Amino acid sequence: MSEMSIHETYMRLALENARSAKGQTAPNPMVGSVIVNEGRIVGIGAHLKPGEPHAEIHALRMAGDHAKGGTIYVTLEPCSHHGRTGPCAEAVVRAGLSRVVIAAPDPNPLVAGRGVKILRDAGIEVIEGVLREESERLNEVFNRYIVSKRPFVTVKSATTLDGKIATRTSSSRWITSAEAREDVHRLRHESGAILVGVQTILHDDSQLTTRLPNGRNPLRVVLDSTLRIPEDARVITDGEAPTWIFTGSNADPAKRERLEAAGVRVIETDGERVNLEQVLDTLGSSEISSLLVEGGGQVNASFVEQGLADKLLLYMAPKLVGGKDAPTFLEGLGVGNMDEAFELDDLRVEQLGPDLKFEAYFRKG
Ligand SMILES: Nc1c(/N=C/[C@@H](O)[C@H](O)[C@H](O)COP(=O)(O)O)[nH]c(=O)[nH]c1=O
Repeated sequence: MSEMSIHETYMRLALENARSAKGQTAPNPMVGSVIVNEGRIVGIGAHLKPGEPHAEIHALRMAGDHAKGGTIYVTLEPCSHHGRTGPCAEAVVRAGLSRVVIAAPDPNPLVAGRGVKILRDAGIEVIEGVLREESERLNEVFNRYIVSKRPFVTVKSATTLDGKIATRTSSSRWITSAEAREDVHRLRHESGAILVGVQTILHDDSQLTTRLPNGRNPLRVVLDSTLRIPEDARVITDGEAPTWIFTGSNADPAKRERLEAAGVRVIETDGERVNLEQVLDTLGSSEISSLLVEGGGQVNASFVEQGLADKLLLYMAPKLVGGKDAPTFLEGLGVGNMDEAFELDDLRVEQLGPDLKFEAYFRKG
């Protein structure tokens, strides 16, 4: 077995540990670490929650004296700054490791490379870039958020094979299978916030909660420029999760007061329509690093046409409903020429029961 493939074997284990905490480290990245000494794993760790120890610290605690002279694998460059916990690079030096293998550099421009410098200045061998792609894809949310301070936006829709989200009479239950819908609930569990337009609330009285054992409910966000939302909507009355409503300058002040009295946070953005950039800035400043848009066709189109969508998740059922009046998952004005189409990269397809799950990234710029 080559030296590099041994490093990849242990880095894969570190990545599995990082991934195990998906959904609970936000707004921090997911990080995993493995310490190996004389061919034996002596310590394993994962970052589990913001403010708690980083992955390397958990692994070092488990390894104790066995760390000395060993190799530590970590999926993200050890931190060099005094965040909510002490710098990991210094802890690695103190523990007497002789080699550090890193998957991805820290995407935070303020600290990129500093951790590596501390290690190399202490005479420790540093190998970088082992399974870098996998580590950066795992932390696509953090990598975007730490630079833009806005949440990573995933537009999710469930459609028939002819792209409809409901029939012409608005019937939509169910398009996709229980397996696909469960996959969506795992996505909700991992998301900081979930966003719909008021039209979806009017049509489905959506709960927008995560129905999974030990499921975590994301913050619920509704775009409602004139506060049309029914005051008995479940997102207002069920107390299952906080609900924020973003509205426009024409919203009825009396209704706004009643909604706020019901525990809903109402945020007015500039202009009659809801300003999506201000929505993202507000969420980002509240440390929401990932936003799941389950829009409805109009809301999805707003995010896509304004270039604010990062990722598309499309669940397609092997069904056809037809009908020129049946709503699609991307309404709005649409582009005029095919060469203006919104291009997607890195398309991945997988089968979930009878349905197909498409995952792709919006090309920016
Ligand atoms: N109709 C379907 C969906 N429908 C998605 C939205 O239209 C629903 O309002 C929203 O998921 C309801 O939220 P809830 O009350 O929390 O379940 N989404 C899916 O994945 N498959 C479908 O077949």
